[in-house]
Amino acid sequence: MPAVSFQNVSKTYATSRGDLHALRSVSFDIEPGEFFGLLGPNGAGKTTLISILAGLARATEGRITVHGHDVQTDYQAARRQLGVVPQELVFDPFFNVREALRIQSGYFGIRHNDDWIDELLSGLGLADKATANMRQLSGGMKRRVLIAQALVHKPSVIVLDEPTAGVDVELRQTLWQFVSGLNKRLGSTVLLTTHYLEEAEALCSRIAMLKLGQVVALESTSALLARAAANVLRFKTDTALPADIAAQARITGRVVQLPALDARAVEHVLSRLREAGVMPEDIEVRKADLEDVFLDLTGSGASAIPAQQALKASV
Ligand SMILES: Nc1ncnc2c1ncn2[C@@H]1O[C@H](COP(=O)(O)OP(=O)(O)OP(=O)(O)O)[C@@H](O)[C@H]1O
Repeated sequence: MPAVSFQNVSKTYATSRGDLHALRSVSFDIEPGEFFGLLGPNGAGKTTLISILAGLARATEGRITVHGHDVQTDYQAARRQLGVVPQELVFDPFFNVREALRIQSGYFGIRHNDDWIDELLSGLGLADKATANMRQLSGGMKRRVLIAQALVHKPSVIVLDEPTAGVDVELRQTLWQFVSGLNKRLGSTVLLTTHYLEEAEALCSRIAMLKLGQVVALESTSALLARAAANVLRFKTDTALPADIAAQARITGRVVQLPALDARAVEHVLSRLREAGVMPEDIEVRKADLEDVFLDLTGSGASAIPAQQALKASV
């Protein structure tokens, strides 16, 4: 039985400008013990999908189950299996850290949870903050407490929605070490959404990519990476590119990036540039990464092309 099963999930918002289809028949399963990445550009529908999974919003159509429990009709059982780390900092200012975690355990009917609470506190770098009042904690420390709260009932499925957005490097490392440990040691299933594609590449064994509410890729991370051209040629220039080169390029300001299978492809591009009188600077060849695949599949790099350069390039 899958840990999480999304079955033809659609969500339509009625807006003043008509219906907005935030999710269109999204279907995929996450198997127990997987470290799964859900990626997509802004507005793709990731948060909507996770809100429905967590019981915070209702699907217009379709259903989601967690270890076989429907998140709508069997909410309590589904919720018991889920640990959802929210994006926003919401906390109760009246308690200290340990109290907050004990109260959260109580919500799930768990008593005598201090051994696990101690493990969470030390694993998340909060051991010396156990008696600190929530009000006194810095933003980064509050975020750690939120993560601990989400895990206090030892959920079998951990859901992390942009957990490292605006978070310092130290917390990112602590969080990944701890969550990877739970994934390996306890076999916890992890569903992660992130904008940091290098994190997804390093952590996730399988990835779904959403674009405008639809699944555009669902593959192992290694299969996704294999889709990319082996290498990327990167250089800077102020000169307009010939149209055939511009058509394949990802252009951000002065920086041009082009897929290049091998050394011959690199030579071909450089000779085309020479013929066209383009002077490339700071030339480098790097291995393609998940970001290249992501931009190819979601097309979210197109807006980065300055109008003037794109216009010149098409002449
Ligand atoms: N309550 C709402 N009412 C109307 N439209 C909404 C509502 N919530 C989300 N949307 C729209 O649904 C679409 C999907 O939004 P969602 O927040 O799920 O995307 P996302 O992939 O999480 O984006 P981001 O990476 O920016 O968080 C967007 O077009 C968004 O504007």
